[in-house]
Amino acid sequence: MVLELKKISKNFGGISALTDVSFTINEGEIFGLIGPNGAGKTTMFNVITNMFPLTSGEISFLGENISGIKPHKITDKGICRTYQNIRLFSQMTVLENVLVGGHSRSKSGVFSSVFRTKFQRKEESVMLENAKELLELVGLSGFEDVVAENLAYGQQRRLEIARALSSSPKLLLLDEPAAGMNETETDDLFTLIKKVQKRGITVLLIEHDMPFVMKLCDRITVLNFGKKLAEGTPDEIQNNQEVIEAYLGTEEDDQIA
Ligand SMILES: Nc1ncnc2c1ncn2[C@@H]1O[C@H](COP(=O)(O)OP(=O)(O)OP(=O)(O)O)[C@@H](O)[C@H]1O
Repeated sequence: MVLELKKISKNFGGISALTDVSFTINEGEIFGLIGPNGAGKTTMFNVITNMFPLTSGEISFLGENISGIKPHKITDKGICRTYQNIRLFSQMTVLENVLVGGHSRSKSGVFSSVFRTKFQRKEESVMLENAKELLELVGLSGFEDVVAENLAYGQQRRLEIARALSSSPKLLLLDEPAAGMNETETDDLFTLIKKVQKRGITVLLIEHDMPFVMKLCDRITVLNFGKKLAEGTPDEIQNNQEVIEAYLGTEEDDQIA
């Protein structure tokens, strides 16, 4: 088991964004978190990464209770995420964006940084190789020196994934990775996420594009008004009456069946 969420609740003042939500994610799964707008999906990402403290509950990652530990320590342990809105360093090059992500894994201390020891030079060259390999994985080889803001939208989204992967996560959280993508970009994203899974990285994603979610995910949890409504395989979810009802009357691209 990679991630275990036990009775997670999160209140914002009087608003219960999450109430007693429990689910587990197995190693190597692509796991979908879906639900109508305001259901609590992004809040779940924010509590997993401890950007917001839990109100109650417990989060275990690879058997260790990580509830309450600092966000950067959670990254060090192997959980990385992307955001609903693109958060790249828009003025930096593609390669620099990936290298910045990898630096959180750097072991060089102040001494070796100042004197550029052999160890640090070796570490830099490994990071450079790693960054280039990740750019190849996401289909951005040859774009290393392009300034990030000059990339097409779908490429920027894939660069974000490369950056998240640069700190070698065991669990990757993707917040609406297909948002705003055209059909070709969505197809490329599907292939990329499958490749990430093949590398042994577990994926938890929030997504509104239902055909995409149903094709991609091994299992899915549905949230509605901060509570877990259902959990199962894409087939089970698409045929669940409560889920169908929760989605009726939402935006067209959000329709489940
Ligand atoms: N920082 C915050 N302060 C106060 N309320 C918040 C905060 N973040 C989220 N909420 C509230 O928590 C509830 C769940 O929001 P959340 O963004 O997690 O939903 P979501 O499922 O990700 O929605 P969407 O699909 O629209 O992104 C909403 O009622 C929202 O207004």
